[in-house]
Amino acid sequence: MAQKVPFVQFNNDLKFPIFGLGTWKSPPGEVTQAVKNAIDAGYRHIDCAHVYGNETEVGAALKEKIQEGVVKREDLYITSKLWNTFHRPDLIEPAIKTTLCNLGLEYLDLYLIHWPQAYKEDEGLFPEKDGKTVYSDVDYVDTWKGMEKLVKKCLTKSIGVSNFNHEQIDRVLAIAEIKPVTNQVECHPYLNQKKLIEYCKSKDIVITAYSPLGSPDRPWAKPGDPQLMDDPKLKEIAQKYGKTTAHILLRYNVQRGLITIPKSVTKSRIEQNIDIFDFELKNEDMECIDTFDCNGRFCHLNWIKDHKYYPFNIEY
Ligand SMILES: NC(=O)C1=CN([C@@H]2O[C@H](COP(=O)(O)OP(=O)(O)OC[C@H]3O[C@@H](n4cnc5c(N)ncnc54)[C@H](OP(=O)(O)O)[C@@H]3O)[C@@H](O)[C@H]2O)C=CC1
Ligand SMILES: CC(=O)C(C)=O
Repeated sequence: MAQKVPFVQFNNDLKFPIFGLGTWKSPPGEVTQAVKNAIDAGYRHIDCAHVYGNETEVGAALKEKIQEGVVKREDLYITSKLWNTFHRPDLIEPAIKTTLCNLGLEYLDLYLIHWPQAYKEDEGLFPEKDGKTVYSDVDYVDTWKGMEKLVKKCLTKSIGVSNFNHEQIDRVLAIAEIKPVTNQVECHPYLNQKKLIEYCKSKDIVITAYSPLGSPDRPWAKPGDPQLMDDPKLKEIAQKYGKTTAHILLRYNVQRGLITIPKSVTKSRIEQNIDIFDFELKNEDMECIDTFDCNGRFCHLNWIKDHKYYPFNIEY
């Protein structure tokens, strides 16, 4: 049976499902079926990005489910993200139009600046020289002004940021006519983002938690790296509740009021992951999980840490 997912309210009064499906690394040949399975299971929020290289295949699933009458467009909440090579103001509208065309949609529900740091334009998605990413010095504050135009043109309902630290959000807020509704960042027990969450809450910005299961399939994972889902302390808590470790990880984020977007292309896991709205973690267990924080960032992109806008060189 399809699960019902609660909504959060954004600072622009629009509502958004607190739970969605991630699509990074979902192979184009598998993502259409994954999104269809997700919609059948009750997912209405799909997290996409141009750089994931699979928006056309995600769009095929949306089209099919709308045509079948399973959902209407207005029941779906689709996020995409502006990639780092398109930060220059004249490239922003063409970028969202490419994404809309790939997804087969007339508007997005949410469009995010994917990262604060820009890369050199016009040389592919990952411009490189001598094995090193080539940067652009476009300031994300100028990019934000371009994002606001997309709302005015009804190309997206809401706009937000991703991977921004609190100083970068402050700079955006200082010039914003339209405030970011969310900051999408990595968040799970090893990196619980307590300070960034408090800061964003004080500005009425909701956190979206990515890699909530520890992103075991990230391309730069090495043998011997910590595996969040294998943590014995989390396994023990899961056993106590008669749930899986994935359930505990996802419930932990949702219970903190964070929008949470696990990725899976496996039908049984897609169904399992959304099944977290019929139990609550006790306060003592939430507090115990809080203590697992160890600044354990899986998606660090530390090979670009010399970029002037690399976000993770300060505490939060
Ligand atoms: N804004 C940004 O910069 C970023 C955004 N994101 C977004 O967040 C989403 C989620 O993060 P992601 O890094 O993909 O990683 P997740 O933490 O969601 O982990 C995904 C992995 O966990 C596996 N998995 C899923 N469910 C279960 C389960 N119940 N039991 C065991 N294994 C499971 C998946 O396998 P399988 O698919 O084989 O089932 C996959 O290998 C991304 O897909 C993307 O949409 C992520 C990183 C950065
Ligand atoms: C997964 C993702 O969104 C990255 C690495 O930018």
